[in-house]
Amino acid sequence: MRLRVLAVGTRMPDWVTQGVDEYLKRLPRDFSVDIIEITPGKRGKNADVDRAIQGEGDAMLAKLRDRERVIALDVEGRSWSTERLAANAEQWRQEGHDVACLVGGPDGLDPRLLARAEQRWSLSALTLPHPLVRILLAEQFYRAWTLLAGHPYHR
Ligand SMILES: C[S@@+](CC[C@H](N)C(=O)[O-])C[C@H]1O[C@@H](n2cnc3c(N)ncnc32)[C@H](O)[C@@H]1O
Repeated sequence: MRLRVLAVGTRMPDWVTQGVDEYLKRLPRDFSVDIIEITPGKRGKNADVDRAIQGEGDAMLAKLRDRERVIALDVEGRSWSTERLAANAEQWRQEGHDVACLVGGPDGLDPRLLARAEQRWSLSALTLPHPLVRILLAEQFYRAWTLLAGHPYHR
């Protein structure tokens, strides 16, 4: 199984990169998570936000692989417990599925990607900044792995 996080945003501040790496470096090769950065569309005084979202959507669609399961990170999605995430990950692993989790930019995900996603996953009812979403995902994937591995980190 290959897990990928496709996330809008480049040149993250050090605290974000360090926070993400802190958890991802602990994962074994057969449960590794790759972060794929998507260049944000242009925003500004005269820039069209819809066009920016569409450009980000085009870039994400181009990166998706055939047969990859698509999970959209969406505040309005379903909330998963860590146990649910671990069970999902175990099922993906057993079925040999690769998985892409999609994180939108400042204006959210392109509706085409929300439509393409098999599931929408909410991390909380709070709207979170996208850099924090990366760190939370990294920690929760690590926590899910520790749960499956019977490691004391999850207790
Ligand atoms: C700053 S938020 C975008 C807010 C935007 N108004 C929207 O409607 O999506 C950036 C991205 O972070 C992710 N995100 C933010 N809060 C989330 C939450 N509570 N659960 C899951 N994903 C979240 C989503 O992928 C979102 O597209």
